[in-house]
Amino acid sequence: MGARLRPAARWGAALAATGGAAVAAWVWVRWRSRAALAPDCTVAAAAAADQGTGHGKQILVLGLDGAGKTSVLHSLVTNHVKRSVAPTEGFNAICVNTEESQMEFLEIGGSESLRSYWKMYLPKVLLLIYVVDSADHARLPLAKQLLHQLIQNNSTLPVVVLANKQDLEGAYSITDIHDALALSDIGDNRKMFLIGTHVAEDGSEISSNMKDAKELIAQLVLEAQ
Ligand SMILES: Nc1nc2c(ncn2[C@@H]2O[C@H](COP(=O)(O)OP(=O)(O)OP(=O)(O)O)[C@@H](O)[C@H]2O)c(=O)[nH]1
Ligand SMILES: [Mg+2]
Repeated sequence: MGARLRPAARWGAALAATGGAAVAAWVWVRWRSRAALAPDCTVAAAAAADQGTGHGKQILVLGLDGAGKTSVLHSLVTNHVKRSVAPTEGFNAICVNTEESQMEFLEIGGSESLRSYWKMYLPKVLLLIYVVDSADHARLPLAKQLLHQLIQNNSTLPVVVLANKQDLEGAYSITDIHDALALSDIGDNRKMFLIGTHVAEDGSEISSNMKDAKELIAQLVLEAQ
């Protein structure tokens, strides 16, 4: 484990996992509180997903089935936690209007049959959000392998790893997730962040870590445009 790690709180503090200018460049930017779902954009993003023709502003949300992609995405967009009740059968496209821009989140389901589509969308996106289930110890090696394969030919794509389900008893700490995913090997030229998240059950406001993730994503998208 590199010396760059800070001690992580139980819920997982925001963690810059790579060194260099990329980390230093992270500036705090606040999303407009009225960031809202844009239904017409949802349709456009879904169509773009179908045709493989994004506007170049898409944020790809990937990770194994059950990691919590849909739940996290919904929470990021609405500012209220809500756990998903069904697996994503294909794509899940959501647009968010912020003060500075419109962002298109595109989740592709994580089941085995859908994973072959992941790499098709990678060249068109600004940012990859990779969600892992921090308590799914058995499948972390697979999550690592898929992440490394995905980005091996793209040395500059920014990556935000969300170590989700930090609420579960057996959840790995942020430090352990960093090691299990071998994030130190992902490349020095990219911006790479690891943040611990959880989606509560009760419909309450999102946690401070989720807010951090949201602001970071907005900033990375701005920088990438
Ligand atoms: N305890 C706990 N459960 C969560 C959390 N996030 C999601 N879940 C639950 O985990 C399960 C899977 O969540 P989803 O959001 O559907 O996962 P996904 O990654 O979108 O899965 P696919 O669409 O199948 O690829 C659901 O039962 C959620 O309620 C979390 O932070 N903590
Ligand atoms: Mg899903």
